[in-house]
Amino acid sequence: MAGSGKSTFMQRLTSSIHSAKKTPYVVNLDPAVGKLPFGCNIDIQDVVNYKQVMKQYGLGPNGGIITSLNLFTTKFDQVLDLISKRSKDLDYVVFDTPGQIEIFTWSASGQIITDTLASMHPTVLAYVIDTPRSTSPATFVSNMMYALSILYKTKLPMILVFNKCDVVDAGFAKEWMTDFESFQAAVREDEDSGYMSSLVGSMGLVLEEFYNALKVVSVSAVTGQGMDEFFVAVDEAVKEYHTDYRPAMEKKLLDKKEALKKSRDENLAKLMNDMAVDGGGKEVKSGKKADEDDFYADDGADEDEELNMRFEDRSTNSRAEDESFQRFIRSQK
Ligand SMILES: Nc1nc2c(ncn2[C@@H]2O[C@H](COP(=O)(O)OP(=O)(O)OP(=O)(O)O)[C@@H](O)[C@H]2O)c(=O)[nH]1
Repeated sequence: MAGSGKSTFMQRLTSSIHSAKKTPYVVNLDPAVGKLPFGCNIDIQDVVNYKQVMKQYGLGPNGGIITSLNLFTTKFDQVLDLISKRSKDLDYVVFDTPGQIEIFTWSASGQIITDTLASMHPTVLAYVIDTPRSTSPATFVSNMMYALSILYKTKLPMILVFNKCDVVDAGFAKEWMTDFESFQAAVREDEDSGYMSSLVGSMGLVLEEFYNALKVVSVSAVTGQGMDEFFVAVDEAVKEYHTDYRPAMEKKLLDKKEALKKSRDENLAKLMNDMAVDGGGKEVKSGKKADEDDFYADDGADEDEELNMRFEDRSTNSRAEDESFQRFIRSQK
């Protein structure tokens, strides 16, 4: 959500990593952020000029962000090279995404970036929530649905970061996520939900299973409260990446490879069948085996010697081609 404290959290995150005498590497992927409140190793703003992109392509703010991200993604292999080169000295690589998170999660470039990262390194998502602005059940459920859509899209381990807990403690949220009755009671009491209360209540029920897949921490990006808890959650999420995400991704790749091989074999078999490579004559469309004469000669043509010779030539050439093609197909099997 806008103003939930993402930039402040990034600032807190990098300073906490430094305080623990560890080394972060920070990448900013928000082309429209302007001046960053935290130190940054790679900044998309150094590569693409968001305002210029908007002007040049006649785009609005969101189109400008997508196009800037697309342009940056074409250089993303260089970012990965830099990270790989430094990986021995690094403990964490932290990416800040555009504030309009849907632009990132639902754009092709956002998916390329997350998929590529997740195929190379343990990758964990932190979803920052504005706790004081989520105390109404309807806003809370909307926020959870949003997080769910990101989880569904990326299928990566996710940590829900309830920020601003110096203002409002996130205890209520944790309770709603673990005790359905308490959430239902809050929905009944909430006047804002109005006629939507039964939908909000049902949503709470649907989301129960989703909550089990999440790690929840409450932090204050301003005071630093809860950051230790956050790093414990990151370690757990990294384990989850190795036990769940990685094997699932490898299985998916294997399945894809096998499906490709199966379809190639089927096509090859079909082709072999069509060509009747089992040693007999050629298969004609009607399904009956035929001599070459069936293809190249017809009753009337028998009388035309010249034409017959031409057909014979074609027939011999064609057989030689077929044999050579069959040899090629066998060598491919
Ligand atoms: N009290 C309190 N205020 C916070 C906390 N985190 C952020 N804020 C304040 O919330 C406001 C928004 O913080 P940002 O870090 O700019 O939020 P953002 O999500 O990056 O904002 P956008 O990029 O505009 O979407 C600022 O006034 C911050 O000082 C927190 O933990 N506690």
